[in-house]
Amino acid sequence: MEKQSRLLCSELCVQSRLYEVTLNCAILAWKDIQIAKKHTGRAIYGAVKAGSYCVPVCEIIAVQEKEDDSPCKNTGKWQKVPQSPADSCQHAFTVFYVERTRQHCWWCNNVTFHCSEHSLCLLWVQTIREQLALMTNRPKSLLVYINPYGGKQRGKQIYDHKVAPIFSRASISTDVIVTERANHARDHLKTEADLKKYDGVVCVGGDGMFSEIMHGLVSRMQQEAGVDENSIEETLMPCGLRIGIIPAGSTDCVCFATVGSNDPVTSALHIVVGDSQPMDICSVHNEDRFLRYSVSLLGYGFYGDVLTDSERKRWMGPARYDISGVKTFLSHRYYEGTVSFLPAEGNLGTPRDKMQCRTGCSVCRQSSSDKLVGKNEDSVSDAECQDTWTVIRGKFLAINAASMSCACPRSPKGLSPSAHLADGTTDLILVRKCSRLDFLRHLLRHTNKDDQFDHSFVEVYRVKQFRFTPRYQECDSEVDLRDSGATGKRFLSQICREHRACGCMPSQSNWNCDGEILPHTAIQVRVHCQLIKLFARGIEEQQVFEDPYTHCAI
Ligand SMILES: CCCCCCCCCCCCC/C=C/[C@@H](O)[C@H](COP(=O)(O)O)NC(=O)CCCCCCCCCCCCCCC
Ligand SMILES: Nc1ncnc2c1ncn2[C@@H]1O[C@H](COP(=O)(O)OP(=O)(O)O)[C@@H](O)[C@H]1O
Ligand SMILES: [Ca+2]
Repeated sequence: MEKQSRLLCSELCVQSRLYEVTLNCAILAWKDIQIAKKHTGRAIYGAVKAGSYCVPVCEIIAVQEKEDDSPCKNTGKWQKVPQSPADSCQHAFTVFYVERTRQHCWWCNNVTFHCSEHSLCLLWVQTIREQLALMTNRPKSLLVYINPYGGKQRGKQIYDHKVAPIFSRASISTDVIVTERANHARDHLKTEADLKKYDGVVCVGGDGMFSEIMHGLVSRMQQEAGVDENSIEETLMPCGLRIGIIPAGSTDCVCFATVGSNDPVTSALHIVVGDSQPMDICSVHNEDRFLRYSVSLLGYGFYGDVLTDSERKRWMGPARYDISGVKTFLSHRYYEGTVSFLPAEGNLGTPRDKMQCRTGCSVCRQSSSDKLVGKNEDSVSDAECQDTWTVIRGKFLAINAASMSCACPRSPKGLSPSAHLADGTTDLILVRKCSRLDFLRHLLRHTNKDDQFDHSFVEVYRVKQFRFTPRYQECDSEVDLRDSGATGKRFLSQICREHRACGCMPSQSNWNCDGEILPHTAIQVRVHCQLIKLFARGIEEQQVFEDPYTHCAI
């Protein structure tokens, strides 16, 4: 702290005690003068900073002059001859700042400093505001979309009571749209919204709502840049506007995996301080048709069936996933097909390396610099990399691609605990046909510390692209390849249909794409490195030791 030059240093009162308050461009600190004097020359192990507090300037939310409610004035003490320094402090200002609580949650704390001179009070307010104004990464104007029907249908309430007061405290202006139908936000962003007016877009809802916002922004960006989304070979244009997520949904996995909690106040504070977390996006195609983008889970088999069943139970709220989960588990269906993938190369780690993606992740940083020099652009044509594709055929209970950990309250470490938010890869998890008991063991490991990949029937690969073809589609394409004519094709398709009808062969599942059901089962997927940015910083490492007095890591 000594290295930073001081901007201000004054003796001010906090709750009738005198503090030495200092401000430099990085830190606001206040030290109880009496305690400091008492401890001079004595080394008190573990409490060297007793009575000292500090807040990084980048975590100050706002500063406000406080008028006419000084404790001295309220008690009438101002009429007497001042007995202590505190008695003469009639002017005050309040600093609102981020304080960390448990489990990566933040809340907005405040401290009020009293001064004897109004001019001194103004000087402090003005200087702190000048420092805040230097933080150009902070948003000033936001476009907010609220899904009133997400999760427990509390989106509007959460926004009005917990988030709007924080934005207004931080002088952020907002335009708020409460959606009236599914895809309202997506369509508005894609075609109508005047995006130049805003520094970011905020979505209040669950993963489905986030997906709408992301689709609206990404598609708008491609339209404006003349990029054809239907071509899987195209390099997509990254989005400039950051997205903030206020969790008010059923799974809230994107929020949980990028912030570390599903607490609306924490998310609002990450938006206010202007955090930025780049994130990968998968494009999903069927032949030459663009279907959707995915940021978290693309799941066929188990998670596809859970979602399909749960859509009929939307009225149950978040519990629908548990009910459908048990039902799907008991039905124990497996699906046949072929998965082909292009493995990730370079220093991108492996899904089992226990190198979890955390704030400032070195793997993601490396991918970012590789992206800048065009090193990880994998727009390789099929012909060029034909022999590097790995092909796996089999019977699967689940095929999951996790582009991020997919940590959520149901599974705090997620589907792939070591997946990275912004490394340009997705972790492809193949769960082959196994007994119910083994599958249950595998599922249970998502909720405890055991390794869910440590089973003979589970394989996991870090990939940049993959394809899936279900068995029945293979029948059709084999016929095409053999060019056996329309009669042969009809004959084989009929066999497939008949087998499906008599139940002797399992039918097809659906793809769960971030909580939406895809209309096709044969898909091609490609990861696009760091295509969007969120108002988040990834999950912070837990502080090893937090000073109980300053609440700063020492
Ligand atoms: C035995 C306990 C097993 C617990 C296994 C939990 C694994 C959970 C991994 C969740 C990954 C979530 C990835 C994110 C998906 C979301 O995009 C997406 C949409 O979210 P939104 O509604 O907020 O818009 N959400 C989902 O697709 C929901 C997936 C939730 C799956 C829950 C599965 C519960 C399984 C329970 C099995 C119980 C077996 C018990 C046998 C006696
Ligand atoms: N006003 C609305 N009416 C109905 N559906 C909506 C509305 N706004 C958004 N949606 C849709 O609701 C779905 C679920 O939203 P989400 O916020 O993700 O909640 P949940 O996590 O409970 O699924 C999304 O697919 C979204 O497109
Ligand atoms: Ca990734």
